[in-house]
Amino acid sequence: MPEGIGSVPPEARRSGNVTAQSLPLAGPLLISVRRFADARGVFTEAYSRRDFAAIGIPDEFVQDNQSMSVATGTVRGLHFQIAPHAQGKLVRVLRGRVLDVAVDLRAASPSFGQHVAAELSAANGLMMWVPPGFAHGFVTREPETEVAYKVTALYAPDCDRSLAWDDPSLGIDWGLDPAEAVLSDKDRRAPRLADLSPAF
Ligand SMILES: Cc1cn([C@H]2C[C@H](O)[C@@H](COP(=O)(O)OP(=O)(O)O[C@H]3O[C@@H](C)C(=O)[C@@H](O)[C@H]3O)O2)c(=O)[nH]c1=O
Repeated sequence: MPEGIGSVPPEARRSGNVTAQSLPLAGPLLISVRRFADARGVFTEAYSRRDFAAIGIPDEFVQDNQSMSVATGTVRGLHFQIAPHAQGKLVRVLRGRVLDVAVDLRAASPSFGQHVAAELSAANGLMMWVPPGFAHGFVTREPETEVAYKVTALYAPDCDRSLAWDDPSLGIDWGLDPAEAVLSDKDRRAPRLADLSPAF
């Protein structure tokens, strides 16, 4: 079930095989897609432009990313790209389990600095829509977890930014002893929210 803060009641939107549930912040969505099971296994439409547009994700996706993290407790994030290459991300898990987190960095947003989080797994099949203007990250809860996500803008290293995953001002409960987090050098050095360049 979704975890998060705030008190906006969840509401569901449906189109075809897709159901989207709002989260406690305006913008991100938790999405499930119908699974067709038979004797051979399972089939799903992982993405359909028609149905995703109908539930509120009109963006065009231009790149598909995939990562595999060996260890449980691997934290990737928090990451975002600034304008003109801000990215929306449609995130799902192909193998294993993560806690997926989106932090609102939209300058004019009443929920600036707040976050939502939800467990995505290969077993539950849930996806998280992380709109442009949000920082995104996840912690793996199983070894060899594979995450796949479609993005709405190409990778632009000059516009790529990180935010400290463990910034206390964000108040994110990663369910992890920080000393045991597996991190990239980039993420270990990431600035806190208060130290981000105001130009982002
Ligand atoms: C994100 C990205 C990285 N790379 C390269 C740069 C680097 O050498 C290597 C690993 O990059 P990173 O360390 O940034 O990978 P990673 O920490 O997995 O970064 C990702 O984290 C998650 C949470 C996100 O939301 C993504 O948008 C992305 O930022 O891959 C690309 O070539 N294209 C890309 O789109």
